[in-house]
Amino acid sequence: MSATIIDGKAFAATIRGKVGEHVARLRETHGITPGLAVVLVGEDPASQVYVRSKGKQTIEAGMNSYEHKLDAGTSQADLLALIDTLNNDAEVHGILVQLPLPGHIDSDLVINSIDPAKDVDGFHISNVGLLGTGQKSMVPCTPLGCLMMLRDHLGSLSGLDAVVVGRSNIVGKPMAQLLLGESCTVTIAHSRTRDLPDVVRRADIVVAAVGRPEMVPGEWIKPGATVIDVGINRIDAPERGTNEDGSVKTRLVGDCHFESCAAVAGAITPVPGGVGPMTIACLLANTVTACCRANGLPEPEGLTA
Ligand SMILES: Nc1nc(=O)c2c([nH]1)NC[C@@H]1CN(c3ccc(C(=O)N[C@@H](CCC(=O)O)C(=O)O)cc3)C=[N+]21
Ligand SMILES: [Mg+2]
Repeated sequence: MSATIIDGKAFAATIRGKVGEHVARLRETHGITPGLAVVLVGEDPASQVYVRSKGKQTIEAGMNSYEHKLDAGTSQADLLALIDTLNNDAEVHGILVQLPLPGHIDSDLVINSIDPAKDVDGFHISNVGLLGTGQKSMVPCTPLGCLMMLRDHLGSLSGLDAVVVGRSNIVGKPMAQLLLGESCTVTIAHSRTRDLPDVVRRADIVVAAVGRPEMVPGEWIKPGATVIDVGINRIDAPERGTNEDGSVKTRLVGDCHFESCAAVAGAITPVPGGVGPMTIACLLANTVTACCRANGLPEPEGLTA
């Protein structure tokens, strides 16, 4: 293995430290405490884990955390009513509606009902349009975290070839916009892309965000490239034995085959401990940013795109 391991877990702790300092200053000089509301519909166990760790880290940074857990059968009208209440609550500076939502709810409608100024996920059409035209916006947390790690590792990204594998609204598309903003030459590849290995092989920067375990092998990576692995896939790990209930143990893997990619890449993010922790740190950062903007205060330095 030759690649530098980009330690997202440590970097995220640094970001959270900066967030905590800003929060303390806001309280001392303005008597303001940023607040983040997280809305979870249904009982998906993985989502519950993420929501819990978001809430815990929000509190640790000195902010207010408001968790709204609604049962899986909650009507769309009731969810929209809650969002309306949060939009009008001056104590709430950020609103996150955990995705995916149950099938009977129109996710686009729900996301677009969030006040864009409080849309700390950056998924509202206004924020998507602002990002696409290079205007100030709320930037989606996962791509923002990826950008922070890339800048930290590479410095300037100007003129580099970047390939984003995956075209989702939550990662692939906003990631491509951010890389374009850094003056990369950007390609968005996806399931219909012809000669995907050759396309990836051109890249100085590879961002893998497809949600398919270990689909990018080391043979696709240009020697020395920087690899950002956004995938968080839980796969069976029979080699680890079984749980008390007899089910097979599992482990987390990314969208890249770590061992073979790390043998070729210049740098790579691990899974776990890479993009995931940065996503939550950027959620906290966006909440502070939203709070500053809402109060007409200067934005926190080093926490925005
Ligand atoms: N509106 C919305 N915004 C989101 O940002 C959002 C969402 N919905 N729905 C679910 C996904 C998933 N997500 C993760 C964040 C952190 C880790 C994370 O910290 N993962 C750890 C490992 C955690 C573990 O052990 O399971 C790591 O990669 O090291 C994972 C997943 C945010 N999401
Ligand atoms: Mg993610």
